Amino acid sequence: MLTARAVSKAYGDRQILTGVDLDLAEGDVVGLGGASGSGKTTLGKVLAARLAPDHGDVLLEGVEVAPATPGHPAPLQYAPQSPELAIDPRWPVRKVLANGMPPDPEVLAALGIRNVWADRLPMQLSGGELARVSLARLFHPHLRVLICDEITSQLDAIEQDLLLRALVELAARRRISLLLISHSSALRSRFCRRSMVLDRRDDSKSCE
Ligand SMILES: Nc1ncnc2c1ncn2[C@@H]1O[C@H](COP(=O)(O)OP(=O)(O)OP(=O)(O)O)[C@@H](O)[C@H]1O
Repeated sequence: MLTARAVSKAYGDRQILTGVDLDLAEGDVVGLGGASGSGKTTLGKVLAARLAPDHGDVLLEGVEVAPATPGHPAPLQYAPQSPELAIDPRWPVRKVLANGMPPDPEVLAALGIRNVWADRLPMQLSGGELARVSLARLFHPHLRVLICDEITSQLDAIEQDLLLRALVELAARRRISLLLISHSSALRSRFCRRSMVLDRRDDSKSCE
C-alpha cells in the first residue's frame, strides 16, 4: 500500500532522516515513535508529500504520493498534532465536516460527532471534540492511508483511549492503513501491530 524507500531529509546542515524505509500494508496499523526532535513529524510530512525528501521515494500503490489539496479527496491524508492549525476558526463544525463533500454518517457515528456541535465554531469545542471533528473531516470513500501525528497528545487518558479505539475500529472496517505517530510506547503497543522508532542520537531507526 504505502512504501517509503531510503528517505533522507535535512534542515540546512542538520540531518534529520537518513535512509528510512517503511512499509504499510492495506489495513495495517503501524506506530512511529522516537524522542522529541527525532523526526517523527518530519517523516510523517514527507510520507504525506507535505515536505519533499532530499533523497528517496514514497509510493502509494506504486505511484508517487502527490500533495493533498484542500477539499480534494486524496487517498492519503495527514492529521496534524494541533487540529486548530488545520481548521479555519471562522467555519462552523458543519462546514468543517463537509470539506468538499457530504459527511459520511457512519464516520460521524463511529467518531462520536454530535449534531449539537454543527453550528459551533472550532473554539467552542473541547480538545477531544475538536480532535474528533478534525479526524472525521479527513474520511472519504477513497481514503486508503491516514497518518495521525500525535492526534491525542492534548487529551486525557480516557478520551485518548476512546478516540483511538474508535479510529482503529473504523479504519479496520474500511481496510484503511493507519500510521500512528506517538512518543508513547504504551500507546503504540496498545493500538499498533508493530512500531518503527526513530533514534535522535545517530539518525538511524530501529524496530520494536
Ligand atoms: N522547518 C524546519 N526547519 C528547521 N528545523 C526544523 C524544521 N522543522 C523541524 N525542525 C527540527 O527538526 C527536528 C525534528 O523535528 P520533528 O518535528 O520532525 O521532530 P518530532 O520527533 O516530531 O518531535 P516532537 O516529538 O517534539 O514533535 C527538530 O530538532 C526540529 O527543531
